[in-house]
Parts: sequence; structure tokens; C-alpha cells
Amino acid sequence: MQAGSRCKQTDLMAYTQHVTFLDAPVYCKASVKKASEKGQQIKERDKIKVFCRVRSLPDENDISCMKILSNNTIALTPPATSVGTQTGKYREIHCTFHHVFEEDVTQETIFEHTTLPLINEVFKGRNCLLFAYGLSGSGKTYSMTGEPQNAGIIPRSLDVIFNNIMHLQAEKFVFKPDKMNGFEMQSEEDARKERQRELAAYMKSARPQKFIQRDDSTEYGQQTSHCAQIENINEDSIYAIFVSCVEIYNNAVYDLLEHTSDYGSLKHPQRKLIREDSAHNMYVHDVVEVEVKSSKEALALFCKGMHRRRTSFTFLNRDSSRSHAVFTIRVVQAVLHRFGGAPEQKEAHYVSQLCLVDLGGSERTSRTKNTGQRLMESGNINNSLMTLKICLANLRENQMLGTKKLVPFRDSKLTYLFKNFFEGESCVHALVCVNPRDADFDETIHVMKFADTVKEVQVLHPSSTVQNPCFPLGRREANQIFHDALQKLEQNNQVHSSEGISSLSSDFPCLKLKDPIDDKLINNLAVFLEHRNEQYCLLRQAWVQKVTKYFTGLDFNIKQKLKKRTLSQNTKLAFCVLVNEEANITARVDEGVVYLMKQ
Ligand SMILES: Nc1ncnc2c1ncn2[C@@H]1O[C@H](COP(=O)(O)OP(=O)(O)OP(=O)(O)O)[C@@H](O)[C@H]1O
Repeated sequence: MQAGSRCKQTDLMAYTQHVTFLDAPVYCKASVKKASEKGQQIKERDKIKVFCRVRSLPDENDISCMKILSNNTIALTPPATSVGTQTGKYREIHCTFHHVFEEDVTQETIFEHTTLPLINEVFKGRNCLLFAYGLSGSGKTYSMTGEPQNAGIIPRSLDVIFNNIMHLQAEKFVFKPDKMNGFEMQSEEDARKERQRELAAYMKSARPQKFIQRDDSTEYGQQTSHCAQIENINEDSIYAIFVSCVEIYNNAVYDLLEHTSDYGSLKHPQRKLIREDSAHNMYVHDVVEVEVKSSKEALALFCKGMHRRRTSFTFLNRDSSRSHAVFTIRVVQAVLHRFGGAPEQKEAHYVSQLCLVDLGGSERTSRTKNTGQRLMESGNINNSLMTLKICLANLRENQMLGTKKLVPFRDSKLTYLFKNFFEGESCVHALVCVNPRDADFDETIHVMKFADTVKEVQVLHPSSTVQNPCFPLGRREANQIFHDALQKLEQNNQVHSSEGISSLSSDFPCLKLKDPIDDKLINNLAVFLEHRNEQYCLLRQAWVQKVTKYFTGLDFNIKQKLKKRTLSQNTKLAFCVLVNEEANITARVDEGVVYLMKQ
């Protein structure tokens, strides 16, 4: 058979083994082979996996038009009211998927089939996308977010990730976004300074905001702790997790985490641009990307983002999403150096991401009865979903027939942002949500056609996996054993600790006086110095405690040997504290020399 030709319906049945819509273009297997023979380098490709979740009937008076025939096939029977039935266009239609979930399926099962395999891929260093598609009210948000007592895909993903890497996390700010969709590695010292700056800023801002502080993660606090194993966790690596949350509303991208520290404010997020990085990945420029250290912290941010996502009442769903929501989890990892210590800055680190997308629901205006703003929103949602359909249909045709049809990714922000998932190397899963009621039949048919296209689209199999250098395995554990032993020796006073004291937090504020009557500078400086002084007192107290503990743990004979030492002011202070505590020892400080004596 010639490349580019269409096959007979009988050939198609043998290939796809399911009933395909009569007005959809159909392609045969032979053309796939022919097309790939043309290319110089034949790269392995994977088809997008499409899952289908059939929700329960929303109302007991509703009648179902669907029957689940097996774990991958459903049958749709057109109701008498359907336009297709009246014109004789539709009889019973069978649709196949990678997997079909019945209405009583648990959120856990949905997560384990659709998302857990993608998380495994992400930890191999690959980029993954999962999107939920369906009519308004079909259960997309329910699947992606879930409910407080019944968490969906996103809270479970965070739970699994942190349950697996909790003990392997890098110190905060060791990896830092470089604003060009990449990350740079900082020295331990720089990372520590940045942590101190963050603490100082937090302490400064937390005080007046106490009354509006809320813990959004508790919305999902009751959820099960999902402890599935991720296959590709390397005990000799360190990991850092970054999250961001955007919505595409009326074909514009908004950062849902912008100004979240300013929770009480009703400031609206600004529009963002989509850019392409040096590896041809698309990204939202200048998006707030937060390094999170626990699933609780990540969930709190996700919930804050979702509170800002635009939703509203419609006739199909009383809390209908008016935008596409994109929650991105980026994993940065680097291998420990050969002796198990922190990786050095020059060493390679790997970045991969899991994009979890809750698409807005397609809706026919005649059914929603939307007007004004709602009508504009649904028009934009429908347009972007139409562009997605066209892109995937053209991609499928190009892949199967070897044609060179333009794939109009740029026509909508939604498709432009995900361009590289479809064109580059990635793993893509789609979760098609359907409502089985017969009133939805005519629109559900369009959803099924879309699913039929998507499952034939192929994406390049990701080849770039995390490289593991030939360093000894078990380095982290060996390093830990070594440090424990060292600590024991220190406790026995056989080794002198060289540990220094931490610095005093952030840099001074700007001291340039621009206006002689502006007393803001003095006020700022006063607040800064007050805060710095508080920190100094805390550090001093902590240090004194540490030194005291160290000396009280010493054997009496060793203490005797310390009778004469040249010591700093701070150490003298620590001695005095010690001596006060140990009534039978006195100390005399003379010209920087401390004399300890037993009474
Ligand atoms: N599988 C399910 N089990 C129980 N309740 C469900 C299920 N799916 C959806 N629901 C309920 O149906 C309602 C609508 O679902 P949801 O908001 O998830 O729809 P949606 O597809 O996201 O709609 P939209 O596109 O308008 O935002 C919600 O109240 C949700 O709790």
C-alpha cells in the first residue's frame, strides 16, 4: 500500500479492533512503517495512553447511555432524542481505551494507573504530561484535585514523591531556578546565606500577617498517606522539588502563585509570556516556582493557587472551571560525589517535570445558557480545545501518512505551552472523563472522537535518562557512618570540632538617602537592626548552650588539663556559664587566660 493512501474499513478493523467514527479519517498500519522508513534516524515512539473514567449518574432520574463491556471498551447507545439517531447516523458505538474505569473506581486506583507510571518516568529524568479532558461536569477536577476526604491525582502525586525522597532532599537553595527554565547549583555557603535571608524576611513579614495566616494544606489533611514506591529513586542522589501553578484563562496565562505571600491582598495576577528554552521546552516566563520540602507545603501552595483559579456557576456544573489549570512539579537531582558528600557545583544535575493539567470543560452554549462573561469564557475554552484537536489530528496524519501538514500549536496558548510534549521526547497520558447520562450523548460522541485521535498520536520515546557515574554504591550510607563515628570521637573529646558559627542573616538595607525629609530609611534601618540584634541574641544563646553542653560532657581529668588556655571572649563567657553550673569548679580569667580550678 502506498504511503499516504487510506485503507479499507476492513483493514482498519483488523488494525484498531474497534468501531471508529464514520466521519473520522482513518489510517492503516502500513503507512506508519512507510513513513518511518523515510527518516534517517528512526527513533522509538510511544502512543499516548488514553484512559477513560466513567462517573456515576449525577441524578437518580438520569438515564445512562453507556455500558462498560470490558476493562478497555465501552458501548454507547444513542438515545431516541439524539440528533444522530434521528438521521440514522449512529447505531451502537464501541470505543476502546488503554483502560476504562467504572463509576465505583477509587481515586487511589485512578492515580496508580494514570499517574504513578509517569512519576517513575520523571525520576528517570523524563518529562511527562497528564491532562484530564471531558465535558463540563464530567469529573475532571474531581479526578485531578479530588475532595478533602478523597484526594485526587495532584495531592497523591505530591504525597508519593515526598514519601519517597524525604530523606534524600537537598538543602534548600542548593538548586536555584536560573529564570531561563534551567537551574544552577549554589555552594553550600551561598545556599545557607539564602536560607537565612529567607528566614529573616519571613520573620519580618510574618508578624503583622499573623491574623490572616491559614493552612490550606489541611483541606487535604485527612487524605491517605500514599506510600507507593517510586522505582527510580537513587539513594546516592539528592533531590529538590519545585512547584508552579498557572491558569490559561481567555487565552492568556496567569500565575496563580504570584503574590501568594500577600494572602490578604486581592491583587490580580499579571499575564505571563510563554517562551522557549535552549532545549526547545516551552515555559512560562517569570513564573513563581517554589522549592518545597514536604507534601504539606506543596499542597498548601496548590490550594492557594486553586482558590484563585476562576470558577463559576453554570447550568452544567455549579462550580465550573472557567480556565485550564496547569500544576507543574519539577524534580532536580544530582548524584553525590564519590565519597558521599554533597555534589560539587561543576557536577551535572538533571531536571525533569510532571505537568498535571485540568482542562476547562467543553460545553455547548445552547445547553449552558451562558451569556456575557461566561459565554466569552466558554468560547475561549472551546476554541483552545478545538486547536488542541486540530494539532493532534494533524500530528497523527503527519506521523501516519508522512504528510507535512502544519500543526498550529501557536494558535492557542494551551497548545503552544505543551508543544514540546507532543513534538519532543516525553511521556503523555490523557484521562478522558465522561458522564454517562443520555442527555450528554451528542457531546460525548465528540469527546470519544477526540480520544480516538489522541490514542493514535505518537510521541518520541525519551532517551535522556539520568547518568550515574561509576562511583561506589552506598556512598550516602558510608558517609553517614563516617560522620556518626566522628561525632562519637568528638563527644569523647578526641577530635576538635572546627564547626563555625552561622552568620547574622541578610545584607543591610540600602543606606542611600534620596530625600532629606524621608524618614523611611531610618525606620527601615531601625527595624533591620532590631531584627539583627534579636538574631544575634538567639545565635549567642544557642552557641553558649552548645559550648556548655560540650564542656559539661567532658571527663573531669580532661577539664583539669584545660586549666590554662588562651581563649576568645565568647569562650570565656561559655566557661563562666559552665562554672556557674558546676558549683565545685571556679574559673579565673586573667588577660585572656582562663584558669579552671577544682575547689
Ligand atoms: N467520579 C465521581 N464521583 C463522585 N462525584 C463526582 C465524580 N465526578 C464528578 N463528581 C462531582 O460532580 C461535580 C462536577 O465535577 P467536576 O467539577 O470535577 O467536573 P469538571 O469536569 O471539572 O467540570 P468543569 O469542566 O465545569 O470544571 C462535582 O461536584 C464533583 O464532586
